[in-house]
Amino acid sequence: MRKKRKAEAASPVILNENEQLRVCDVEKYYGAKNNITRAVNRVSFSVDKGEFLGIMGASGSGKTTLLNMLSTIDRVTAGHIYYGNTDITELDEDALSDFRRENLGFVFQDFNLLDTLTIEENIILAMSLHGGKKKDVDRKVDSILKALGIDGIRNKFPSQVSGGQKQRCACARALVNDPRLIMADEPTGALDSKSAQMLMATFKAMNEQMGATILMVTHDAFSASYCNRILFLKDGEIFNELIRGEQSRKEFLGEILDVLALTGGDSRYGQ
Ligand SMILES: Nc1ncnc2c1ncn2[C@@H]1O[C@H](COP(=O)(O)OP(=O)(O)OP(=O)(O)O)[C@@H](O)[C@H]1O
Repeated sequence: MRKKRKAEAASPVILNENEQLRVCDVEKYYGAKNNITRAVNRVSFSVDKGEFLGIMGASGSGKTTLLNMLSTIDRVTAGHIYYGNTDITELDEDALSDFRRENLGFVFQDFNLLDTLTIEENIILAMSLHGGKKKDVDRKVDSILKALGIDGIRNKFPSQVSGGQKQRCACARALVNDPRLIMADEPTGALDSKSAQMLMATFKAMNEQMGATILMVTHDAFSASYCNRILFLKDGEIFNELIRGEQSRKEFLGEILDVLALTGGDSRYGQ
């Protein structure tokens, strides 16, 4: 029995053509001996290329811990995370930071924009970290600003625009380097409902028209209803999965609210 386990562990994992990411039996424990918190407990799932996946769950269910491991910010206690044929749990710190820069884009609740730079400069900064000719950078930034509807505010500073516009700038910044995966952690958390709606329309366009694969952690049922699929975490484990399929967004929202009612998740914004 022990021999068989070893052989399984050693066999190379090859993702199928449509898979962007595979999470295998990932665990994260905090604390020691008598005081262990199992923040994430044997979680496995895949994300396909072009998917818009939501992760929901009550406070403390392990969403941020999971996202931090997927985004290479935190290490797993056990398990493996494959992007293509790269197992990121095996990379050292330098390789991890290269991987993060080359493959991932981030959108956080609090925008993370630099206040002393204009909207356009904030986006250019993210690109210049990767190098590239000025002409190509300008063309790319121009097309993304237009696609996300923030072309008209390109010369303003973050303090001069709304929260929703700031967040669309953060989306542009996440998109400019054509990441394999965009990770969003409560992207609508600081927005009013109208801005949240506009931001989710932006995510939808990024996903459907620009082909971005998106993984979004959210408390908010309304935001989650824009996803193709949702994983629900409870006590660090996946306890339910919803697939939107052919349902309308409103029908999907109804299903999400039903699951949240079972888990005690936050459905304040589920309008
Ligand atoms: N650094 C840490 N040290 C010890 N325990 C931690 C640490 N970070 C998180 N935890 C615990 O792990 C569990 C999962 O936390 P996590 O922040 O991932 O949940 P969450 O679903 O993102 O919650 P929220 O929605 O409130 O942000 C919780 O019980 C939390 O207290």
